[in-house]
Amino acid sequence: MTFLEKIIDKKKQEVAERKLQAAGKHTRKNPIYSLHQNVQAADHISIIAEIKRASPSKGAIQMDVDILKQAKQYEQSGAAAISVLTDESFFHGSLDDLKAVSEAVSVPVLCKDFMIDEIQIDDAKNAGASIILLILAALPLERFQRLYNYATEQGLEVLCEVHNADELKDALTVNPKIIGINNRNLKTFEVDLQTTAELVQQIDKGELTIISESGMRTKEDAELARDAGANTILVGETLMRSNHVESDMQALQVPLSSTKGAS
Ligand SMILES: O=P(O)(O)OC[C@@H](O)[C@@H](O)c1c[nH]c2ccccc12
Repeated sequence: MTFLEKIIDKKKQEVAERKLQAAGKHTRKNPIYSLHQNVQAADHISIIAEIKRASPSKGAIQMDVDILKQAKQYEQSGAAAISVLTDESFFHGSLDDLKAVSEAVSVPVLCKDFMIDEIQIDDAKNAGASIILLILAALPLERFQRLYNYATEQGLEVLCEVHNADELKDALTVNPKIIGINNRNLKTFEVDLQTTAELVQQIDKGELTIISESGMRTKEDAELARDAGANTILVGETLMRSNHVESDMQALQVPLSSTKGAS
């Protein structure tokens, strides 16, 4: 069994248990913000900065992080959105984390979880998310399309995450505004930054938000993503381990025109 299969098995159990409880109360306090608009307005690579205490591939990253302090630093350093891992069993996150972060910042928050059912989308929205993640590797096509439409009808943006050409083809069936190319294979955890370059070629970019996800460490990595055709990067571990979030984020926000220094 791959890790992804293990995670999805567990998620199915969690969702079944969740469905025995009452629907969530509408306690959301913050408005919905648009990542897509932030990305389109920027003249540099946009960053989705992630709150991630731990992961199955890396183990503990920063278990005792002050998430509000971290989120505010991300916002002050120009994050186009903040991603919050909400999976408890494998990533030590929670919807309470997402709610706390959403109420503390004025940028869109991405609910980073393994979504398989509408009830998770309701809960994410209720907790303050502006964006949800749908992972093509984790969903049959028809379910992906249904969840995409459901989330969009709720006014949320959807990050459609792909890792290979077949998943990309499936993602494009919904005409998504936001595509994430995960450089990490969720079945083997191998990271290859070239994944972005290989897949971007197959997208008619237009006004899309194209995110290169995972394994971003340096300015050179951000430049590689930009030169491949991405306009956004999603960065977790590097920022969680950083002692100077602000300068690290500044370095990663490379100008979008590859003719550096021009104009
Ligand atoms: O910590 P990194 O290598 O910067 O990666 C961040 C992000 O891309 C990664 O957390 C991620 C991408 N897609 C996911 C799906 C589920 C859980 C986690 C992820």
